[in-house]
Amino acid sequence: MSTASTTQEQGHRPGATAAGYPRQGRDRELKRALEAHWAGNLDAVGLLDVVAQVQDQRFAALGGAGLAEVPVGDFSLYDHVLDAAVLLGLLPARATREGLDASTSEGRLERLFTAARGGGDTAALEMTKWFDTNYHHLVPELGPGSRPVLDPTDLLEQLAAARSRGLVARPVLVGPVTFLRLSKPADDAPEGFATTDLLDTVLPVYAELLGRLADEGVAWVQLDETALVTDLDDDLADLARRAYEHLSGVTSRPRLLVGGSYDRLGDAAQVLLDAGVDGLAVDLAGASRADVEAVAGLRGLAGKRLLAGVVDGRGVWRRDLGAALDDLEVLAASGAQVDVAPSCSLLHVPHDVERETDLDPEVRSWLAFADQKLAEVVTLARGLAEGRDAVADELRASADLAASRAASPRTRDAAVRERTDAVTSGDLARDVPAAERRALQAEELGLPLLPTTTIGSFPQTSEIRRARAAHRAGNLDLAAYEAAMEEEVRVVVAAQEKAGVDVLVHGEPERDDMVRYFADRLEGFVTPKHGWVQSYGSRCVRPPVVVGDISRPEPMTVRWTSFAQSLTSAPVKGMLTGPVTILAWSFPRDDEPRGVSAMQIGLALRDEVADLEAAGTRVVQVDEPGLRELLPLRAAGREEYLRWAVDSFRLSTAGAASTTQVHTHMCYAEFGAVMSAIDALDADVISLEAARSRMEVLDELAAEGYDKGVGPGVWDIHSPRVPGEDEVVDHLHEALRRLPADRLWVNPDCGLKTRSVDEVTQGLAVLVGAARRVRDEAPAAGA
Ligand SMILES: CN1c2c(nc(N)[nH]c2=O)NC[C@@H]1CNc1ccc(C(=O)N[C@@H](CCC(=O)N[C@@H](CCC(=O)N[C@@H](CCC(=O)O)C(=O)O)C(=O)O)C(=O)O)cc1
Ligand SMILES: N[C@@H](CCS)C(=O)O
Ligand SMILES: [Zn+2]
Repeated sequence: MSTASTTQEQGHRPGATAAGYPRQGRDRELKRALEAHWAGNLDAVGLLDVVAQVQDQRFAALGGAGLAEVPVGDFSLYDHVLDAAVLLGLLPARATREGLDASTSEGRLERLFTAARGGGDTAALEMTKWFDTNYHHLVPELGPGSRPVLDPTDLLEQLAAARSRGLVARPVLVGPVTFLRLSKPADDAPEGFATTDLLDTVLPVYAELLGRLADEGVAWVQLDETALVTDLDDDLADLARRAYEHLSGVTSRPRLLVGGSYDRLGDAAQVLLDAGVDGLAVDLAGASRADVEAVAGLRGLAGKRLLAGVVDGRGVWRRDLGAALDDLEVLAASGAQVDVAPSCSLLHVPHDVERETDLDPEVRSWLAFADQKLAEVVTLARGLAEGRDAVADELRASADLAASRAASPRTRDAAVRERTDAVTSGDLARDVPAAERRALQAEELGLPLLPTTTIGSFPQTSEIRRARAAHRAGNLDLAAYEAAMEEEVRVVVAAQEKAGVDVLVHGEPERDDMVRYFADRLEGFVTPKHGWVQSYGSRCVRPPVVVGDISRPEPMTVRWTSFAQSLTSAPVKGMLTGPVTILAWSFPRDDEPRGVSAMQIGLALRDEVADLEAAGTRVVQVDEPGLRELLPLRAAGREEYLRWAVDSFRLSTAGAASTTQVHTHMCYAEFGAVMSAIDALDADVISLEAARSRMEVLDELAAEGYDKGVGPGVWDIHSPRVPGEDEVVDHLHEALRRLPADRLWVNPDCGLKTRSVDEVTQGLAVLVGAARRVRDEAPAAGA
């Protein structure tokens, strides 16, 4: 039976849609407007004007691509989890100052941004990673007394905006289970309270929302339950069952499409179907035929809607459309009403690869950003609805591109392969164990007890950014640009010497981004010029793309570290970004496992470490803030991931002489799940974010038997507030209760690039002053 006749019999014509689209505007108009608004240079009316323009752009792209249904509710001024808290009336009370009028758009904006960013004495909501992506969401705070109240104002506005353009709109919202799972107990919540205790409290509000949307004539609503894309335990399955039995039972409602992204739904899919949902949205990016058949074989799928995410929504490679159609036909044969979509919101990819005119045309032809992905799902839906002949040209072009990429010499470098194949376990181990290295390094470096250092970056001032922009635009030649950066290094070194810091850094002024800087200097990467994606709020990054095998044509950092070292007799740390983080913050290739690229980067960094040593560097830091981020959502893939993550780090650092002190640094993470891997990295010193968690991370390290140097952050650099010396001394005392003095380092939580010069001057003085005070009392404290 042909696919076309199957679909006709069911009376369903496959269509294309998406769960979300980039939000910042093609030229980051929203980012600029938000930042102008926060700086007091654009009023609420001006901001909302830009918002309307960005909405226009988005609907033009979504509708113009030929989607049968466009998402609404995915667009956000700051973050979609925060928006869900607004929708449910669950913002913390502190976000609403006395007298604020939440019925006006000015009042709503002020409340939203207070929750997101804090202000005055009001603390912002915490921010954390959105699953295993490089997007960060805000964390709602809930307690047993939380009383949700529906506030659909923003959603209904988006719905009206889409409809006014003649588009069929499907609200895409965070589902109740995921919302509660991603929230945290408010500070005053009693011990034992779990946010999921509120399921029965929030479900009536979701039900009310469904009723409201039904009144508006909305046909379908999509609830995103990505929290279910983990190992499904009984509690989680029970939450999903209760939630969707309740919502399916609502009498007046649109039809319910429920799904999750970034991996397979697994057993949760059956739970949802059994609970009575009308459709499933499944992420099939990189799915095997067995994965596809597992979906097709779900009990009760026939007749239900199946949004098949067969185009990778967070990667940047063109899909092999023929192979995708094979999968779609298997799914359609199940009797499900199949529609086609990217596997997740397109929030994670840039807008349009056609703008990348600086990229080699061959490489560009292999890439697909948001707009190209929309075209792919539209083609696939047509192919499924009308048969392959209807899209024969597209299928042929897609097959040709896949073949050209597979055969391209760009993707494979025999010399690199030979080197990685020759790596032995000996290459992954330092010459002598950590305890012996400690003694050798103490002698080499002659540092005081409780040495002070920073994490690497110093303020990226507007002068630095302007100089770089001028250089890129061709208005400042390389020599003048480098001279300006050297001047900055002089200032940074002088500031550290004046403060009395023990291990200095050069400040990283020459780096636009700690990953992109390296990708720009490594073979095997391309760095799209317009490839911005949202990281959090208004902040964006331009992830590099791994195109082929990776190698280092020449030293990448040595000139800067050597220059800084030439200015001082104190040791200057060489600063490198580690292989896992370079990969975590890049778009990986899809024709090789990530571990292959990681080992290649490991070798490139190993050469860099050797060159730094040859130039006289005695301390090298290899940052790995991305280590936790790539940990697979499901336990099954974790062991293999941690093996290559640890091996690639060790490959980059283990060639260092025993006298060379290797540091690593991590932040943004709950370290618990990767503690044993952190130990296995075998770095001599690790600096970790800890200031806000009262040094608890040291307990986790101790539990792992960690016996190397540790610098728990004693200065929360995410806040403009510089801690007082007493506060830092308290942190150090707290640390010394868990760690002997000869293993404790004194440093901030992370780099100083987002802080002002004044804050850094003050902070360094505090850091050094506190370290000196505790040093004087150290024999007692360390005992
Ligand atoms: C630490 N994090 C990082 C992640 N991923 C990375 N690849 N890099 C990271 O550092 N993931 C996890 C976290 C996420 N956190 C952040 C924190 C802060 C930002 C941020 O501030 N981003 C900046 C852009 C930074 C940048 O690339 N700067 C460029 C300038 C680019 C630019 O905007 N140029 C202007 C012209 C310049 C001018 O006139 O001023 C232009 O093109 O229009 C540089 O320094 O050269 C942001 O503004 O959003 C991101 C993630
Ligand atoms: N060396 C980097 C690490 C950030 S995680 C910095 O200091 O900015
Ligand atoms: Zn950091």
